[in-house]
Amino acid sequence: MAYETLIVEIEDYIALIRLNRPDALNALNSKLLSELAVALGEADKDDSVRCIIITGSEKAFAAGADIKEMSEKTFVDMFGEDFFARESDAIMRTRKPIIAAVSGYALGGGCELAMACDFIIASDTAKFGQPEINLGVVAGIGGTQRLTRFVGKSKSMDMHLTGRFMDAAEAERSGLVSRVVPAKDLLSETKKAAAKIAEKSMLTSLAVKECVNRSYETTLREGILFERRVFHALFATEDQKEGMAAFLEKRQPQFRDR
Ligand SMILES: CC(C)=CC(=O)SCCNC(=O)CCNC(=O)[C@H](O)C(C)(C)COP(=O)(O)OP(=O)(O)OC[C@H]1O[C@@H](n2cnc3c(N)ncnc32)[C@H](O)[C@@H]1OP(=O)(O)O
Repeated sequence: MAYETLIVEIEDYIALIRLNRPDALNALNSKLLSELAVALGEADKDDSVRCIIITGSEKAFAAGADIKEMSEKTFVDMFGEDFFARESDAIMRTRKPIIAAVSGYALGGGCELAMACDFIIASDTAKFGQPEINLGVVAGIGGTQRLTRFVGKSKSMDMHLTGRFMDAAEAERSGLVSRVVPAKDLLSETKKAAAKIAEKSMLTSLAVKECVNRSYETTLREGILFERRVFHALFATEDQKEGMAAFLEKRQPQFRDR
């Protein structure tokens, strides 16, 4: 499909989805978010894709939801359309691993989009924030919930109540991002991480995602039981036999997603 607000490239089993609204610092409007939902759905179905990267420009991953689009909306519009619900659910429905490669601003909906990915690799120029309070609203794509789980209540309250930005070093210290790399290396380092994931059994990658995500949804006891059952189930796969045989035979595994 041809997109107006995204550039999508598929190469070496990696789908690179670049947000592309340069005039508005990649502000997330309905068009971009619905195109992103379609692109993620396509990548999830495509057998030539084993990992997905979402990125923006050097200056902005995304500077938030599109304020121009939202400014005239009423409660009836927002509630009636269930604004952003379908689109943000599409990210959560994506089963393949998604990495957010963040350079520059990741604010409001931009920060929320990055947090909805499986992990974040940030450039040393990245700035994260939930400044919706300055606009008289709260985060609407999961920010109050996800940021709190990532960085804890105190820092999350600070970010949401003051609207201040967090730089890359603070984001890494706080557990919001998994690693920080120099801006010029952001894409190459993220592609290396994606290539590592692409080498693994897709079945096991999907299982890892389900297990880790379950830790957000349930009690520790239930989560551990869920993980154990998934662990047991993977012994029904050819990839478990191959992975363990390859280790014992001192060779690289050849996974077949079976
Ligand atoms: C998910 C929910 C429910 C809510 C949200 O996400 S609300 C939005 C939260 N984000 C923000 O409040 C950030 C808004 N943007 C800024 O504060 C600044 O743009 C900046 C600090 C990120 C960058 O400032 P800078 O001076 O470098 O650039 P600008 O001239 O301000 O921006 C360039 C260009 O982009 C347009 N822009 C930026 N952000 C948005 C946005 N969120 N929505 C719509 N448009 C945006 C900005 O208006 C300007 O365009 P014009 O030159 O046409 O005015």
